[in-house]
Amino acid sequence: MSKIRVYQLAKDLNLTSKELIEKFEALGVEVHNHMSTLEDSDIEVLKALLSGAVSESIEAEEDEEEIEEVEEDLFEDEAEALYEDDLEDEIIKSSFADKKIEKPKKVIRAIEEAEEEIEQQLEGRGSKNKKAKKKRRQETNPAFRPQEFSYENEIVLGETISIGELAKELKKQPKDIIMKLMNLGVMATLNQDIDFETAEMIAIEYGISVSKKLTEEEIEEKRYNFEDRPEDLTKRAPVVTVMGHVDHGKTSLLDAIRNTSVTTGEAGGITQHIGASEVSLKGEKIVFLDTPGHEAFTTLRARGAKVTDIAILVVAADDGVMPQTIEAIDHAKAAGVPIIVAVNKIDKANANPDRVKQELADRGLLIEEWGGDVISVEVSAIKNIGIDTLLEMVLLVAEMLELKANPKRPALGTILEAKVEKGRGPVATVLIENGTLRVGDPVAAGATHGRVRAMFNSHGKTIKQAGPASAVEITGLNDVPTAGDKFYATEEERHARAMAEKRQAELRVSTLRKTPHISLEDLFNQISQGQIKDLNIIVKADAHGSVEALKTSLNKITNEEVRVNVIHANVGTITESDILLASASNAIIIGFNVRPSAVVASLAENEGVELKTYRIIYEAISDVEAAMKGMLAPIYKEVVLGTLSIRATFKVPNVGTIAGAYVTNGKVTRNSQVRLIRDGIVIHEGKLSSLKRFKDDAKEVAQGYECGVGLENYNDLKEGDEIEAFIIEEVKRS
Ligand SMILES: Nc1nc2c(ncn2[C@@H]2O[C@H](COP(=O)(O)OP(=O)(O)OP(=O)(O)O)[C@@H](O)[C@H]2O)c(=O)[nH]1
Repeated sequence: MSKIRVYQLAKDLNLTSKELIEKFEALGVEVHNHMSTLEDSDIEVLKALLSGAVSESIEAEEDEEEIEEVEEDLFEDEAEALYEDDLEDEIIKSSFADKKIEKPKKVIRAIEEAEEEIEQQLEGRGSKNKKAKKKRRQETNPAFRPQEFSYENEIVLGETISIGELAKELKKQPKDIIMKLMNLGVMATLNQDIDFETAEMIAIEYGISVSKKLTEEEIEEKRYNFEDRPEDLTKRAPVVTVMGHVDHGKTSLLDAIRNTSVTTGEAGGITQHIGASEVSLKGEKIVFLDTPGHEAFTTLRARGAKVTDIAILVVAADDGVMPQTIEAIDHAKAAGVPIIVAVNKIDKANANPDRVKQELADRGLLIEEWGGDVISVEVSAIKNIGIDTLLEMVLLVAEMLELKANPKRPALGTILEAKVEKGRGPVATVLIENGTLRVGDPVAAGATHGRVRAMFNSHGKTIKQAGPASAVEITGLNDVPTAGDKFYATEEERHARAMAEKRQAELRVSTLRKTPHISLEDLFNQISQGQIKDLNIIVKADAHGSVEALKTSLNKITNEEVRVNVIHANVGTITESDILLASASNAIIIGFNVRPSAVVASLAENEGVELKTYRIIYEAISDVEAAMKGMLAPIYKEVVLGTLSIRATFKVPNVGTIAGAYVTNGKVTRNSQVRLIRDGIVIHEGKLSSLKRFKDDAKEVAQGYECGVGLENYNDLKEGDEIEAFIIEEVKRS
């Protein structure tokens, strides 16, 4: 075997000896100095590296198809270690495979050493600490780049602070702060605690910005829930839901779509039900949520998860627009999700696609042929007609939506399904909406947490990583999360645990105190605080005429601050789907001559949805109008202001009887209402017509003073009578 020395090779490669030695060292090949001799195999490795083959193979590793299978029971660190094994294997394989040479001995030794080191760590015998481990992961996993959290302002104050401390923080004299507080109507001493909001007001008075100290959990959430920088964003696949009336072919269409993808050979294997499927058309991916129907879609939305980008509305060409077609349209519209119409069953003899289009137009869904912008495709799920065109249209709409995500951040998404499986523990389907999820990542899902032990794609294939817009099944959570729960991958396990614990605490509170949605009673409040600009209403009535009458009249109600939107109106009783839509869209439900079942009523209560039923259309409309003005039939209570005793009476021409009275307790005001009491019996109730002190009109006369009073339309006043003055006050509705 011919021997070549380091300096000779360096010259050939146009490198300095030092540079070459460094490169060999990086490969794990020991080279003492420029005179050292080199093995042929080492030289081959180096040449491969320099020609770019190795770095290419690192990228190839990113391709999930190329990654070898992982044992399911891998534990966190094992998974991590294995990940690295594969990386090294890949480097070696692709460097040598085509060249048909064996792995160089020294490289093998270096790998073995690395393996030993990892094993030692696993057994707890290694000396490497956690920091080293974290560093290693950061090097191998570019997704671990959570945003570093920092406060916006230099001065950070807690929930409460004493005046003395605040003075120190703001570098002001305590007495000045006490003065400023007095101006704000707050009397406080040096050691007294004030809340953050008050402290902030004082700081603002001095022109100083302060931040509120966040809890550790709040900081964690901020670190993982940050906005992406535009330059980090890349195109992502659309997520699609199929909706439509019962038996119009939603399930058949989903099956047809999945089969198309399999037969084109782009994906293989048996489709496993994980709650979502991924299909590809011309190399472009589309994610379909497996549970068809607008209820599933709105259930997720009611839990705060907006996962669908596009809705496919299936309408059977032999049946036309039906009640659930209308519901589906309204649910998609309420969510602001674009609709693509799939006119299905066109293979049927009695298919009438034109009628479908006409009926859709009548419902305000204008397809392109009708001058609108909604795409419609004629398909047959059974005969496999038009499926590719439908998918192309999905990609087209997706392109217009410019869907983007950042694959470099830690994954975040939504739980679509979750269950416990024997031998596997909690198994959850996650829709990764952003970022990249890897085996071994610590994760939080709602109130649960853990580490991704194993991950599968929708074809049931083991994968090690998944990017944005992927539906994957994972194991490794400590418990079963709920569909709709938010999902986060974190840098460290303690971050995930903190997030889950925060969610647990929130759940404990929310089971005690449900956060209600909008109600008529609370409407004016929310309008006044600028919290609401649209009042969403769902109308359900016994007859088509009533639906239309209510819808038209309600849609007309608008004032400067708020506009009424009837987001869904249909004939029939109030259903669970209506409650979910109301919950997801912060709407109230108005029922006319319909009553909800007990189940629906209790769902409404659980979801905090207001459900009002009427038997007179006018009442429904005037209630909404009144609520918007904050004048919803208020509850009043009487407040007694004071009592007067009549000492003398005078007859004044053209005015009537005037009494000279003495305020025995409390007071009387000009706008008081009065009750005339003689011998303990109320003989008259009415308003004051005049209240005077001497000759002058008085606004109010207090206890211990005399005054002249006249009663409106009442003259039977006698010496010794008592007058009770009161006002009617509105009781704040809870
Ligand atoms: N001729 C014909 N029949 C179809 C087509 N698509 C679906 N069907 C039939 O219509 C019926 C209902 O189809 P499904 O796919 O179950 O409809 P669905 O909307 O999922 O029904 P639900 O899940 O009950 O809401 C089945 O008998 C299908 O075989 C089609 O394109 N042509």
